Amino acid sequence: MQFGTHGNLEKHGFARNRFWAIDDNPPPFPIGTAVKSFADLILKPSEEDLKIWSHSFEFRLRVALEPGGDLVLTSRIRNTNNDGRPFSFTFAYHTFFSVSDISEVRIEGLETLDYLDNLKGKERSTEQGDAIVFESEVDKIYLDAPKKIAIIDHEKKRTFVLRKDGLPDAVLWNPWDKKSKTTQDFGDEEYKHMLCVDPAAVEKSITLKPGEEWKGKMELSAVPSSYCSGQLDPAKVLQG
Ligand SMILES: O=P(O)(O)OC[C@H]1O[C@@H](O)[C@H](O)[C@@H](O)[C@@H]1O
Repeated sequence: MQFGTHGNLEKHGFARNRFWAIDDNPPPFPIGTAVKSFADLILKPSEEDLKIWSHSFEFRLRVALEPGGDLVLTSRIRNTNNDGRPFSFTFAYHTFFSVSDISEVRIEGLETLDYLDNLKGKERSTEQGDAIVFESEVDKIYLDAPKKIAIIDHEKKRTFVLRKDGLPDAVLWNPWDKKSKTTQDFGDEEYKHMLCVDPAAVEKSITLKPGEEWKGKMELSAVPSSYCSGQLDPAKVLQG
């Protein structure tokens, strides 16, 4: 329950490194009637976790596949402290998109936004110019990003459409060549075929009082796109 180094815990917090359990009896969950395939997972703190982060919580994740193949991830985090203490956290869904070639990819939806640059000590700047393309390492947190972001893979003629809810920010990350070489579990050349666009809540942490629950959702579809430079109307991708 922490994005990157935006908090006092280990990088990206501990929830991603724990074994989650199947949640056989989750509290009622509003669900689209089309969704028939899903799994409910739950994470509660262990004694060891409580030594690192002294709060009691229930973190539920529903992983759902829609009939058309869309993936829907819904997280619910509840403060179960019984001593009246609130807690705060930051959050991100750390996606890894497979792309043909990073130099053939552009992102639409983040242009002109303010961002924090992790490569410049979280300095705040404003994105300039047209859609975002990649020519070097990037590690930025776009603030108050729209609910819909398109990742257009020119060569594969495929567009990933990412929809987010309850998650105001969006992280963009590609380590490029030098950082790939020093990153564990990451091949030297793998940066050419991947990109992270993470729905996130980073700038403003989320605070829950005991008994309160937060919900954050991301939906992902892959759609064919016949994008050729200048032919795609960004409005269609972003509003369709
Ligand atoms: O290698 P990790 O710990 O999964 O993190 C990878 C990257 O994740 C990104 O989300 C962060 O913005 C980067 O700063 C970080 O390097």
